[in-house]
Amino acid sequence: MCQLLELIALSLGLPADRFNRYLENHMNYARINYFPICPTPELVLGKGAHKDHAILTLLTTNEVSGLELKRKSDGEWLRLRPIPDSVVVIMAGVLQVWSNDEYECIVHRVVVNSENERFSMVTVASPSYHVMVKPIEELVTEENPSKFKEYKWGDFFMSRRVSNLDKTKTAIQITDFKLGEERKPHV
Ligand SMILES: O=C(O)CCC(=O)C(=O)O
Ligand SMILES: [Fe+2]
Repeated sequence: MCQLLELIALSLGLPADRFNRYLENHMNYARINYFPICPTPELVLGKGAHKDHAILTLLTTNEVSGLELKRKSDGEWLRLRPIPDSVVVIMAGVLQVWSNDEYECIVHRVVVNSENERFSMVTVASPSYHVMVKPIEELVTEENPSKFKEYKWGDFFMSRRVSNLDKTKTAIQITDFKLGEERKPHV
């Protein structure tokens, strides 16, 4: 996780350790999702459309497909083919804000199927609780002004914890901190 963050910092033209200051006593957590076999997969979703909100999500599965990514240009859902022994890396909301929209977190969902059960293990890196999340100063210029208001990660996290993912229309999301934009319904 730390090495990935170093590479991402370098890709933005920042020193490799630029994000370290936001990670003191920070929290990584893991979650295991179980998607049972479903006799009517066309009627249900394993996990509805959403964006991840922390820094990075690392995802491994039992190599049963199901993860779909929403292509921004036309809104089409694209199914990710599982690659054995690989890890899927999802850039999440905090990275979108830190990079001032250079990176964008992708809308994704999980579909189920009638043949195979599916497991996924998700490891999430979050900033330290007290961190105020805002675009990295070096990436903000007169030509590229800050696109987000700052927010405290801990408050954001707690607010999402108490909302149910199935009711994300009301849950807080990073676009709520986008400057010059009205609050839009989720995704
Ligand atoms: O199971 C998957 O492939 C993705 C799960 C997911 O998006 C999540 O837990 O946030
Ligand atoms: Fe996700």
